Amino acid sequence: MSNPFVLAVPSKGRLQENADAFFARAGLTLAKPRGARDYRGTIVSLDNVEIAYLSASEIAAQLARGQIHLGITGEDLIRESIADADRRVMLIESLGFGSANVVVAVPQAWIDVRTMADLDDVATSFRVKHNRRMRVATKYINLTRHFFALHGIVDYRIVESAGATEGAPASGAAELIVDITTTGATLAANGLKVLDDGTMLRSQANLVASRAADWTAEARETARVILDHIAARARAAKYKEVRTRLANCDDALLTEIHDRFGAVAPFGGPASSGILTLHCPPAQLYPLGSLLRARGADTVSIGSLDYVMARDNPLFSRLEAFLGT
Ligand SMILES: Nc1ncnc2c1ncn2[C@@H]1O[C@H](COP(=O)(O)OP(=O)(O)OP(=O)(O)O)[C@@H](O)[C@H]1O
Ligand SMILES: O=P(O)(O)OC[C@H]1O[C@H](OP(=O)(O)OP(=O)(O)O)[C@H](O)[C@@H]1O
Ligand SMILES: [Mg+2]
Repeated sequence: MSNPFVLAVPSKGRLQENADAFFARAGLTLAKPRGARDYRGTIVSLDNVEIAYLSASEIAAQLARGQIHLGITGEDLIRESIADADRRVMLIESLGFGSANVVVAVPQAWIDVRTMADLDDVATSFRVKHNRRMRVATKYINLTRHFFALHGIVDYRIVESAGATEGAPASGAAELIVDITTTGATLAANGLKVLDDGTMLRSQANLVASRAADWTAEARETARVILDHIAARARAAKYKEVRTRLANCDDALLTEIHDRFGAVAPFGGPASSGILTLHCPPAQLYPLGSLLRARGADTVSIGSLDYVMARDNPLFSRLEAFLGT
């Protein structure tokens, strides 16, 4: 039998629960046949798929090496740990959870330092005054080098920090930090502030594909099926289903509905009964319903969609384009 298709899912930390829920919503049930402590799992109803439960940072590393086909991890870890990331992996889709920013933060006491340009001035005068370079504590070494270079800052030195980075300025281990933040509570508790133009990356959890993985025809087919589930769910989440009966509905009305509200008629114009089904973005439901009533509808019903399976699968198309043939 050929090697299994491997999909990696965060095993712990803040991405884990959301990742499990994400697959469940897509109709893919993850199972751990040998119990909760097992780090290998399966997808119920999909043969030859192995789920690898790994830490978010290990998922980024294994994607780079081609040890897994697909994985869920933070964009921050992809950008930090994979040189030439856009060539070696593809971010197929942002998943709407695990949002966090990688930021440059300095002590609040530095009241005159608000921007990266101010920081450049501080760096230069720090070196002159203390005869050593200003220290930046971080685990985002590559992102920091890139971002500081972009802002022309050269008078600094990175102090690698494995944890509790926000404590570095107070403890005297560094002058400032680069770290990830969501609510800002940890920064504030440590007397730090983010520079106005100091956000280097807006990260969130992504579904990521590895170019170096063993993409046999069978593996591609498995990816297609997985991405089909995800795309069907994603499309369903973008719309509500609107149903009504219209005596007079022509192409001009459907065009108007599309142009004004972004609503589509997935099954075409009304059936002979006059029943019309539309898919409409949630924010436009009320204006669409109002227009339909103005055009003669007595009743407009609106319901949620679980899955919408369309002929095209944009996620798989993107993957195919990335992998080539
Ligand atoms: N407030 C946040 N702080 C840190 N990471 C966050 C935050 N919000 C989202 N994330 C995302 O979660 C990823 C993993 O963070 P998390 O702390 O959950 O894992 P971890 O178990 O600490 O992983 P590791 O052991 O590899 O450090 C981050 O790289 C980032 O993409
Ligand atoms: O902006 P906030 O909402 O305060 O969140 C940011 C903090 O959360 C993370 O640490 P985590 O709790 O994951 O601990 P870790 O450093 O051990 O991973 C991160 O490293 C920050 O310290
Ligand atoms: Mg963490």
